[in-house]
Amino acid sequence: MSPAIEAVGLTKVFEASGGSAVTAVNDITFAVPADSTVGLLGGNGAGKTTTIAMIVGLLLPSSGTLRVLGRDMLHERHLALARMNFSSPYVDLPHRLTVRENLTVYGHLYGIPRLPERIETVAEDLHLTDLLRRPAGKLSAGQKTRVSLAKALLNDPVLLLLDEPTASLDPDTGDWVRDHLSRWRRRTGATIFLASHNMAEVERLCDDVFIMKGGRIQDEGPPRALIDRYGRRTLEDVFLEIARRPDPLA
Ligand SMILES: Nc1ncnc2c1ncn2[C@@H]1O[C@H](COP(=O)(O)OP(=O)(O)OP(=O)(O)O)[C@@H](O)[C@H]1O
Repeated sequence: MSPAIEAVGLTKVFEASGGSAVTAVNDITFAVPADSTVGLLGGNGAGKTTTIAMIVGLLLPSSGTLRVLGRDMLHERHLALARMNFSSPYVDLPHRLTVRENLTVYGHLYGIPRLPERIETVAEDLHLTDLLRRPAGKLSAGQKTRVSLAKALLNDPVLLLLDEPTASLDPDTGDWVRDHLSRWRRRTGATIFLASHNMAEVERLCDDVFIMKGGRIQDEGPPRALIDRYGRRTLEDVFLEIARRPDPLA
């Protein structure tokens, strides 16, 4: 089975006015196997969101190649996009539309058959039925996160990208969402690629992690193997060691 995501030499440079430039992602090469959950860790500004934005086609790489679900993202992006989806607390849903209207708009974009029934099912799965008639702008941060997840699951994606999937959720709801995602992934055989600052979440959900710093991948491996290799107790300890040591790649 070919990997769900293959990046070779992937780089993103943001050019700023006045000639200065920020290299947000610096020549990274990685593969995310199909039918797995892989985590992207890194401190603020490490390049996680930029990496995900390139994978979902929101940003064009400055250089390097990117294949997603076997498709070259420069030339065949539309073929991959139909089979993937994305959830992020940083992308706001139209405020005045109700939750149902929002899901309907996105459902039409994906050409989902029998859309009203599909919306009911996804809303039930994510315990959102009571919120369907509410304007999206009037929801709490945690409720918006669950609606964004519902939007991301509408088309039953083969590849699901998540940026901070449980950032604004209370511990109980966060735990429930992690469980839901785990069960969904096992049932469908989909691939999840997620960026998170929640180390316990990553340890629990991910088969493999990439740790980024300064736009580069500093280390990678299954959480348990990383913890053992660094002689630490938790993934958080590993993360802190990498975050605080001088950057060997700089
Ligand atoms: N549109 C942009 N223009 C210029 N610089 C940008 C832009 N977007 C991101 N950057 C810069 O690129 C670098 C990586 O940012 P990115 O948002 O990918 O980091 P991140 O790992 O997701 O961080 P966080 O955990 O804080 O969300 C940062 O230095 C950021 O300031």
